[in-house]
Amino acid sequence: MNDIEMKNLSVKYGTVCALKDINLNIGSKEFVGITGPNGAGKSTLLKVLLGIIKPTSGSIILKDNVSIGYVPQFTSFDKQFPIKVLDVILMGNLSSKIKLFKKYSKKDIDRARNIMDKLGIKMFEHRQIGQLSGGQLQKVLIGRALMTDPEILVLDEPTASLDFKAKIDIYEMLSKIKKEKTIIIVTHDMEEVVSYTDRVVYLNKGLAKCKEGEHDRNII
Ligand SMILES: Nc1ncnc2c1ncn2[C@@H]1O[C@H](COP(=O)(O)OP(=O)(O)OP(=O)(O)O)[C@@H](O)[C@H]1O
Repeated sequence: MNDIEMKNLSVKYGTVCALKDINLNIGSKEFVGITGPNGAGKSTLLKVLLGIIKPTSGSIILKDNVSIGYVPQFTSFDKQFPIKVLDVILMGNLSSKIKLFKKYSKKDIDRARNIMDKLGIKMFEHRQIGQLSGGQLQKVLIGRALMTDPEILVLDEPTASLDFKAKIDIYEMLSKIKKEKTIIIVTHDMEEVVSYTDRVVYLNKGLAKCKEGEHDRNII
């Protein structure tokens, strides 16, 4: 079975039809880019995937026992928060029953270090996140999402506001991760998404209405 199967999936916010009749299957270890203009429904699609909102109609089925790691936009992360890189990565381990003042286990710390090593950010282990560049912080957030070893990695515009070199660095990193995981990336980087992913899903907007009297509709 595919990792994700969406069938005739629609989402409405009141009278706004954000997604209409989306049919999309994503296979295991596929690297899929989701792109489209502002307001096309990309964030809505991510929210459905993450289980934050339910489809108004249609269905989304995830393969049994697959888990999803989510990487938010680094620009939405408070860089002034006084926390070190290693601690941010450890925070991704939701399976740990963290009690107040309880230390992380050696196993967790080893795993975090191993991830940092793989992502090329081990040298920043003790650095405060406020002292990282945007690209470095993005890698830390990817590391945090990998802590639970999810089958699927979902990234929301991971390269927004990064320069060309940092952007390519992230795509090269994702190409390596793709050997082990399914990756879904929402992005406006048309050129890179075509070069690096297996498939690009283009969400369009405003071509028709869900129903007479309603607003936008997306095509895929
Ligand atoms: N909570 C909400 N209530 C009402 N309408 C919403 C809500 N969230 C999103 N929308 C509308 O749904 C449509 C799709 O929005 P969405 O944020 O999914 O698009 P997007 O492709 O992610 O846009 P962007 O590229 O600007 O982030 C838009 O018309 C938006 O105004």
